[in-house]
Amino acid sequence: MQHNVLILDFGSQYTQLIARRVRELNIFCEILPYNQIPESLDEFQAVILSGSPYSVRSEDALHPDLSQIKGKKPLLAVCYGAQYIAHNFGGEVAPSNTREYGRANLAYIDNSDSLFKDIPTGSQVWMSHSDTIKTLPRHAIKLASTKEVDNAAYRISGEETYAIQFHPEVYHSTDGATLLKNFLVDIAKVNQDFTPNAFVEDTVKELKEKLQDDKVVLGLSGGVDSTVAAVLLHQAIGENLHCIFVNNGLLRKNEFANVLDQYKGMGLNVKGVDASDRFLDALAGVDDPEAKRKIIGRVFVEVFDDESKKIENAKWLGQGTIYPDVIESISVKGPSATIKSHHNVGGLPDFMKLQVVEPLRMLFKDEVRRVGASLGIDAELLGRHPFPGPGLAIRILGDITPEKVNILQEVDAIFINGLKEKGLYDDVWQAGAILLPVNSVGVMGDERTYEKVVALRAVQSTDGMTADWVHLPYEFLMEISNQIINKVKGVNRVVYDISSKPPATIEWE
Ligand SMILES: Nc1ncnc2c1ncn2[C@@H]1O[C@H](COP(=O)(O)OP(=O)(O)OP(=O)(O)O)[C@@H](O)[C@H]1O
Ligand SMILES: O=c1[nH]c(=O)c2[nH+]cn([C@@H]3O[C@H](COP(=O)(O)O)[C@@H](O)[C@H]3O)c2[nH]1
Ligand SMILES: NC(=O)CC[C@H](N)C(=O)O
Ligand SMILES: [Mg+2]
Repeated sequence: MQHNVLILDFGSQYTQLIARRVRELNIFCEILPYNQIPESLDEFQAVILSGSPYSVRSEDALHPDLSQIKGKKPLLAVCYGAQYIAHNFGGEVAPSNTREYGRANLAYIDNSDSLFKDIPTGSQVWMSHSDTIKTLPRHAIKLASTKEVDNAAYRISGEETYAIQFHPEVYHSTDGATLLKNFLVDIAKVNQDFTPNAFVEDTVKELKEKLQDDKVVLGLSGGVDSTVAAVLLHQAIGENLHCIFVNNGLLRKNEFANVLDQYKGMGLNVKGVDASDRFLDALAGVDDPEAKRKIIGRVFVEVFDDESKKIENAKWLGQGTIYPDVIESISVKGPSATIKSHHNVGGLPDFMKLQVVEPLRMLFKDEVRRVGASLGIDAELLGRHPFPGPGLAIRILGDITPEKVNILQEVDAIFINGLKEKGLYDDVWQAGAILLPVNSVGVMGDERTYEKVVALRAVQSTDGMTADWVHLPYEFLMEISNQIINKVKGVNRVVYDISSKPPATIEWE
């Protein structure tokens, strides 16, 4: 996988989308913060600069050092990137009269240039900027314009430096994927060889070299990511892989037993550890979402530490961390702010002697599923909805008690089983229930009740980075709501969450 594309992040909300579009071309890519350019760029065949909320004209503008890149590697600069090159190499960027946000059409295109091969005049593009490139930089050739934006695309003559004001990564840029392909395949000559099979082959080889005869302790959750990670590691090191499935007391109804059952016959060495009390004790009385997440992360680490000490010579801790976990948890100056600290990201404390191995750290969820399929993992397991490591703790708003966990387990089971029975489960990317810290008045059998409210959430997504709420049939919602209120003691009201991500997130905490 040496055919690699570097995406420099200036904090645009769309940076991950650029990575997705590149991966969809079967090309491997990595996102790095604009100020963490590696010393050697030998492994990178092309570079893409992302957009940014900053203005190149402002004092806090982000200044990447492009000396190793511009004129030396094929470069595609998007939005802020395009403005940055104009601003720094003899052009001029100024505030535009109107803030350009939304759809526009390329009224003029220089079709003689490879970047615009197979892109028709009039092609719709997505704009999102308030600065505009007034004057092109030195040696620039204009490649496209819209009605409002004269310099919508340019290149630098004699270099493979391309710049575009619009966002090819956004779905509304109709020919965006073609443009990225033109740049990466035709201009930068990157091979399209990043396929699930190639990933498995390369990763197993790398893991073998890295781990040799070492033992690995892997946190297995029953979820897609850790299962795929386990099977990959198992192929690489066989019996040296020790999987630990922790009951944190925050799993779904009967999940501890069901998951242990599900792994029978897969050839993996799996141990179930019931640490419910440890987690629930540590969480008692804590109601702040980030504090809850941090405690759960800490107790997970303590449990893994204890377990690893029981395995002679264990050197590594394996996790099923995937790319969105990493992106949402880490923040650098400017670029993508920390949204929530995923329990499994952020490194291990010093007292732990283990090193971390995360074979899926660079993959998006749908890519993990494809890799899982190519490893021959059961389709039902791969089709499981994601379930967060902190479990029901982040779906019980406020403090956590065993009673609240019980209530939510019952509600969740009714909802999820209902989706399965009605054949809706596979149409939904993720579903769950949230216990609200609110009591509401109801009437049951002529008596006043004053009980808890639960919210149901079902979303559609490809990778969890963005999501839409699912339009579940009213009939179905009605049945589920009846069942919940009739069967689960302590709940007298059910609501349905109709928020998208962004601006909401999938989980409530
Ligand atoms: N109950 C658990 N026991 C052991 N390890 C766990 C547990 N829950 C989570 N982990 C670890 O944390 C990682 C991240 O959890 P996450 O929920 O994101 O992934 P997953 O459970 O593997 O897959 P999915 O997203 O489909 O639920 C897991 O891959 C696993 O290594
Ligand atoms: O392993 C995990 N540890 C966490 O701390 C965590 N927080 C959110 N999630 C899952 O990530 C996806 C995106 O969730 P949000 O929109 O709530 O950020 C959804 O699939 C969430 O269920 C987590 N998974
Ligand atoms: N999307 C962007 O990269 C915007 C760049 C810059 N902040 C502008 O508003 O023009
Ligand atoms: Mg999970």
